[in-house]
Amino acid sequence: MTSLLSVQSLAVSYGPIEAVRGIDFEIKEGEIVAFLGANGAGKSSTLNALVGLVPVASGAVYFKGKDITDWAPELLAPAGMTLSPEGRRVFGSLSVAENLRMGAFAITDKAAVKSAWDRVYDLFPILHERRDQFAGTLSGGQQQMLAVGRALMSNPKLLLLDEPSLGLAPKIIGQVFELIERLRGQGVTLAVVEQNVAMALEVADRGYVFANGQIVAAGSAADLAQSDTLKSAYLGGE
Ligand SMILES: Nc1ncnc2c1ncn2[C@@H]1O[C@H](COP(=O)(O)OP(=O)(O)OP(=O)(O)O)[C@@H](O)[C@H]1O
Repeated sequence: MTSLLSVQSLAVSYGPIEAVRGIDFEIKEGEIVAFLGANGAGKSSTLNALVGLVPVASGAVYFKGKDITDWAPELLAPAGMTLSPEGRRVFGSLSVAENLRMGAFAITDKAAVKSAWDRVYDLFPILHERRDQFAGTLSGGQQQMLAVGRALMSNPKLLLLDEPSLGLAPKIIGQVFELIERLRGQGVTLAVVEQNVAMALEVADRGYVFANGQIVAAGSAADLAQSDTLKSAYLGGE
């Protein structure tokens, strides 16, 4: 498998706070990769830096072999990488269809937008039913579907999901993980930040464990499930 994303010595800072301290990792085409670790370990900062939502302090990011360090989100989506951010962040006073349309902002061809809508509505029939409704009136689970659907509208090669199961009922969480597998079946490569470690490791091929802005363990999902480093990362021990 070839490397779709390659990250070298990535660092992210917020003023004096070093949120990510020089990490290296790669994501190969067709993989599902889990980013694990306690709150504040630097996982969201990493994803946000990859898509240009926070600045890269130092290091380099290569996507499909091209140096995309510091590219703006509006360039990265058409290039094939999108993020479904933590906390859903849908536009409550826009309709479901309008929210989705924003994810395809770079697509001007009407037929291409229509087929992107169709694909998302096929994955999430409830969004089709509610397409004219304000997004703010959707349930938490439906807003999560909408956030993922919006990220899919640009037809990404690499989809980054930040805590897709956060705040969802257990039954819905299972659907999120089924969706992740289904997307992989459609040729999407996925990186997933997840607090639900057991389920993340069930669906992922590999994982990286973050602690204090560094990657403290990496390996196959099966190996990480047995890892003491993973356990101590959640206890804040690393
Ligand atoms: N916008 C910001 N301004 C200042 N500090 C920030 C900001 N965002 C994150 N941080 C800090 O950077 C560090 C890493 O946070 P980050 O959100 O990347 O971790 P995380 O592993 O994704 O955790 P979480 O699951 O809580 O999002 C933390 O110390 C956090 O407080």
